[in-house]
Amino acid sequence: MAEHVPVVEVNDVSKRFIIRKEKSLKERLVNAGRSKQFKEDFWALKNVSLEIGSGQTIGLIGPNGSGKSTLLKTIGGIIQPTSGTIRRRGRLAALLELGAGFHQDLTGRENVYLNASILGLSRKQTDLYFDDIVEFSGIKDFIDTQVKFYSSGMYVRLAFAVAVHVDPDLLLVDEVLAVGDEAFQRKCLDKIRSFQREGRTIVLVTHSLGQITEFCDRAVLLNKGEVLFDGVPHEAVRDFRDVLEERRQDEAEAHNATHEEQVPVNNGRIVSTTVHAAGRAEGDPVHPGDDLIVRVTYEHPTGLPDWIAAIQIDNVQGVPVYGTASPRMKLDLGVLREPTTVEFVLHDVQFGTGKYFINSTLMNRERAHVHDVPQAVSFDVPYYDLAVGIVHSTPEIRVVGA
Ligand SMILES: Nc1ncnc2c1ncn2[C@@H]1O[C@H](COP(=O)(O)OP(=O)(O)OP(=O)(O)O)[C@@H](O)[C@H]1O
Repeated sequence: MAEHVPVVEVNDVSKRFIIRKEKSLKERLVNAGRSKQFKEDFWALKNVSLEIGSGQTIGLIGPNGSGKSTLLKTIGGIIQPTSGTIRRRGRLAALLELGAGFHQDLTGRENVYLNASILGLSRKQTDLYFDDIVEFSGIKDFIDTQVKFYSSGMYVRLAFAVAVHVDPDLLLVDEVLAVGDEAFQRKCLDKIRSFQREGRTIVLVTHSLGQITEFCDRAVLLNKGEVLFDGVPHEAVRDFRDVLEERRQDEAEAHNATHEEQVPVNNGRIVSTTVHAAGRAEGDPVHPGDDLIVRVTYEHPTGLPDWIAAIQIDNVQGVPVYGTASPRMKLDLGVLREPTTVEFVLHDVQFGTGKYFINSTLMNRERAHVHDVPQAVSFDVPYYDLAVGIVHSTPEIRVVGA
């Protein structure tokens, strides 16, 4: 396999969109008679340069609106860059926007032929692949139905089936795969694996960081239209988490700024939440096997009887991975008045690589939330090679017979 023949060359590409915004009533009155809208330039890509070698699988990651789909579409030739150049070699198959490439009034069968011909296949070649395409899509019963009656999952099934059967050198896949059900997603990822073995080049946009570390041999992190990192996937994922964390802090600050005065003064509150591993400082990484100590301080101006202290740990995608509360540990906290600190000690924690957030909650005896601090504090579990997932365990492995 020739590793270093560039299949795609992106040279200093920038893309400007013109955004039209409705003017406020005041602006419309001041500029009476002129257009109701004003225009603003928006740079979705800024001076992006990339070279993608033959046989590589590249993941594009970044926050919402960072330019991933725009970059994929420029590589696919669907949109033209405002400046810079794109060079591409070989046959391209692209799964970009849902429905792109399909004609609503045509049936699935007609669309397969139309799509394949757009991708460069003759009718005879398509005849050869047709049964495999339908088989792969799993929507045989609907192949003679107009695609406007398809569900989004059916759409993607057929589109992906066509894309992978037209013998592409370069496959571009936007997040559309997420629309398919789990079984189909697995099938697509298996297909992507076999494409990798065949030395085809794949560019993938996904929000699944697991897919990035599992499938890609390189990842490009975009932020505000710029390449922030280009290299080893797990390092890109780590930097991406930092970007998300910065955003989260900015949003939390903005939220606090607008909501501060709305917190009822007569209520109890969570004064602070901290986290650290036993024997390590706050902010140090937490390793599998550590004891995790979460300390939360609460207070109530007038006295809250039989109160409940609760914490929940979420992963970076916001999925809860652990939660507990004082009654579970048979702790009767009495009346809350003076600042009181509760320590949750989670022994021998086994979290997988990544960032985790602790949500802190103060409840009354009826379990009504008195004060919630979402994402009060976070901790990081370092990268472990060849280990993915939320739970990190110290596994045993042995040969049980040859
Ligand atoms: N046709 C368009 N006209 C105007 N603005 C656009 C257009 N297409 C994209 N944008 C803007 O460009 C920016 C980048 O969009 P893009 O879809 O590439 O982001 P993304 O990283 O794929 O985001 P997401 O993770 O949400 O899918 C966004 O702010 C988007 O609003």
